[in-house]
Amino acid sequence: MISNIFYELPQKSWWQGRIDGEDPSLIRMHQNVQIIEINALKPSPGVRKVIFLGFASDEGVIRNQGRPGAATGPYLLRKACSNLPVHYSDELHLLDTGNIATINGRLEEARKYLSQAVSLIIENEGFPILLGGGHAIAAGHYAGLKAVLKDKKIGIINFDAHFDLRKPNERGPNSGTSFYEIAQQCKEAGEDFHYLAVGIQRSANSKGLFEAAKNTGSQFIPVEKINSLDIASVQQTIRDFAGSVDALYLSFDLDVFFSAIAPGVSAPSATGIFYDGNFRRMLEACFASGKVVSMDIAELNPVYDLDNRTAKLGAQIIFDSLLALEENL
Ligand SMILES: N=CN[C@@H](CCC(=O)O)C(=O)O
Ligand SMILES: [Mn+2]
Ligand SMILES: [Mn+2]
Repeated sequence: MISNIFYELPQKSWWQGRIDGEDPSLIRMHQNVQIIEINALKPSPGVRKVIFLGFASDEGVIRNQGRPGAATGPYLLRKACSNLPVHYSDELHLLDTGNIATINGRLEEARKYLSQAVSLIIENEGFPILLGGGHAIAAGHYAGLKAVLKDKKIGIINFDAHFDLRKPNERGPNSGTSFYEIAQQCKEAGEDFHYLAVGIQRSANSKGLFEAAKNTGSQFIPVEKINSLDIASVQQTIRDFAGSVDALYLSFDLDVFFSAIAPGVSAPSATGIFYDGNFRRMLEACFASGKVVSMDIAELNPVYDLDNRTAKLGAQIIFDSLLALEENL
């Protein structure tokens, strides 16, 4: 049961947009998303429930010396999704279960409730789409998956300019520590750490972080490889990684994209990947495995966004993921 100051009930007002009619051929996502309190979730045989949950927090970004603003990301992502036309079939049911927020900088507690909420979604056979919020979301997200999928090998594919393999410091965990924390938990449990970072930039990670990647057995695909003509080998790396695990958790840090198309992030990059055919091929390679169990969109910072283009990019990832999910059900 999640009922405390960290939990914000979902609001119909978060899902508003253009109305062309009520006919199924005319509807948009805001007409199709059901609002439900997280504790009221139940399994519903015969349908695939896709469940939105926000993480309204930029505390990890602040602790990581980043620019504040990501706490309002979940609201802007919903707004950007609202007008998307419904192309998925009625086999997919979309539900919004509200937000977990950090209150007075209490990130550790917020992440604990986030992981409980993710566990509830998985126990009720839902597919979580978490809406960030800073990338501290990932450690909470993973903990919630692991609590339910105990014996499964969970692989993480993180689309990110950064490794996020920093050690927590005296201020605790932050937006750059999630995957280090997960690696440590795997080590303590005597399990392998399955982590593939996609879109890594040499200019955005210190030598020490490349060392941390090596020491934790992480794999990575550099940005140059994705922007080259060799996307087939990138797809193969993703397929091989997916083949080595039982379940996949996809994390999309929007700073993986070139800042001209994604200005609204906590740490923008001078270079990066594009939302082009190569990105779609990577997405397809993930979903074609049939193993994707969960995803999140992280690091949207609406304060720095222009024309909501970064929020719309996040919404586009959700749109394409829903179609890919349905194709591979
Ligand atoms: N979420 C991660 N953020 C990056 C920030 C890098 C920067 O501020 O330049 C990191 O920790 O590496
Ligand atoms: Mn990043
Ligand atoms: Mn990140």
